[in-house]
Amino acid sequence: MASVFGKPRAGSAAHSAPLEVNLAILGRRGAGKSALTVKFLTKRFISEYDPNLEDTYSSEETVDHQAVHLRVMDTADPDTPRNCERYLNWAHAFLVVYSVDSRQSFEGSSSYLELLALHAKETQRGFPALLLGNKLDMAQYRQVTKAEGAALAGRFGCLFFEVSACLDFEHVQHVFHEAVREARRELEKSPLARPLFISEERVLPHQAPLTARHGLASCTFNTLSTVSLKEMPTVAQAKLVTVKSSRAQSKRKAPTLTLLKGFKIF
Ligand SMILES: Nc1nc2c(ncn2[C@@H]2O[C@H](COP(=O)(O)OP(=O)(O)OP(=O)(O)O)[C@@H](O)[C@H]2O)c(=O)[nH]1
Repeated sequence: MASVFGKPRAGSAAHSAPLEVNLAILGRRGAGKSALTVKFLTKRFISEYDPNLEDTYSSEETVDHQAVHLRVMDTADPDTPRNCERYLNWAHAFLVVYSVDSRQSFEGSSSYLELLALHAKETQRGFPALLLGNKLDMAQYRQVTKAEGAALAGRFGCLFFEVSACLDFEHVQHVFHEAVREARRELEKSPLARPLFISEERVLPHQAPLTARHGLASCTFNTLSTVSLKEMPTVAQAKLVTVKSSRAQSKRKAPTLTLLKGFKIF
């Protein structure tokens, strides 16, 4: 591993800038993108929230002894990939989520992997993606076998995990950290490869929408060299609100619980 991403030398870690990694969570509605994101950020399973919320959260992580400033975009495409360049041009790596109890969501994840493969081809860059079969706790209602998930991941050359947002935190954390490792490997290959900008949605006259060319419903696609760029908005770090659970309220010195805005406690 190159020194820039390797284990920090003694005494250097405290002063070196953290690695910046942007991670986008993609998938059909209801696959569990938000639940996984919130599990990772808060160690909690949250069952309800506004499905139209799309937010980017940031978290300071340590991965393989290296400080990482991780930004997680919990996307909210209505049904199919839409206005994709907001994440295609932003993320260093992608988590593509389906639910093991939904064949429809599995088919949706395939569309996202195709989209990423096309984007990689068009930009001639690698875009690490991890395929996640979520809701493993619902395995008795499986509509997608583990072998099918592994086969789809194999077809696109990505890592594959089955997880559950309501089971152990460590497994969910491991998956997010694997995504960081994949992004780091890609950044090592070409440190300047990822743009720091988000593009505005715009279909260029000389470039047909990706969807029109490849059958994806409504995702327009531009490469960095052709879009009008605007600086990436500051990542919202003030998404945390403090609430008190009934358990916390019942104890005299109970700690308050910090939850993400827009989410209700399970
Ligand atoms: N049993 C179980 N339910 C889950 C799990 N993950 C999410 N859910 C539930 O599945 C539903 C959808 O989860 P969300 O996290 O809202 O899914 P999403 O992909 O973010 O959906 P959109 O925001 O609509 O795109 C919610 O009712 C969650 O409580 C899981 O691992 N196990």
